Amino acid sequence: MREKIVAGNWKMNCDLAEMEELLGGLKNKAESIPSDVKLMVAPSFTNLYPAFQSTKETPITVVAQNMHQNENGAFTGEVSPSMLKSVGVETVILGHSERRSIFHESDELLAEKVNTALKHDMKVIFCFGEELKDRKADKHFEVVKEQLQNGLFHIEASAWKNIVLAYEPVWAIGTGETASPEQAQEMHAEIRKMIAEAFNQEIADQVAILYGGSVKPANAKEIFAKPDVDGGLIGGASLKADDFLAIANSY
Ligand SMILES: O=C(CO)COP(=O)(O)O
Repeated sequence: MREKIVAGNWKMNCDLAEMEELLGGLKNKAESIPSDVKLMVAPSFTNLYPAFQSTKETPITVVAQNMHQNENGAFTGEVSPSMLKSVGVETVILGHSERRSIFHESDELLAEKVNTALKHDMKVIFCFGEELKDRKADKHFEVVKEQLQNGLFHIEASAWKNIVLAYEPVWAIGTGETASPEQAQEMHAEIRKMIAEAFNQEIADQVAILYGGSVKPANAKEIFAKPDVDGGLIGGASLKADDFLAIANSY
């Protein structure tokens, strides 16, 4: 049985008070979520510690949106894996398309970040996905394969237990345009094939693959119903407790 995960990527939203309010709304009703669905939230760095403290007795897992590839040192403005772990954070999102495009994070850099996270025994939610021009040119499988091969497929087979994948087509992020459930299923099945070829079928069958890009209460059910979709990475709709819970309850 694969893990089912519904994760909220809060991006650069919510000051401390706003986050406490959002978390309050989630904590009140978190018990209503099916027990086999793991609920995760990714607040900003400044909110990680209060979020961790406030969710200790709840089923909510707090994860980071990014981290630096080095352990410590002269890297002004950056946050290391041990800093994350020291405030209770054991999972990190790496390779989000906004990190790739706005902050120029390359596959090579992401490969380093993945190594550092695994070395620290952290879980990684590894994001990737094609741009609209790639899909229009019918290159979406190729682009995704390259992102996976260059950023992730160098890991040891035994490290896959710490990996969750998040397929987020760039053209569907924050645009209101969702990949159809069929498009998500088609890509997720293809990703499993890529993993089976590069590693083995067992790993391919075990890894959770989340879909991200304009998931909302109105479309979550259809997307989550697809056999190779194991949950979602939710942006905008995770900023409202009721919407986020409705998505988590769509399983
Ligand atoms: O980027 C996303 C999650 O990481 C998706 O964002 P939206 O749900 O706002 O499209």
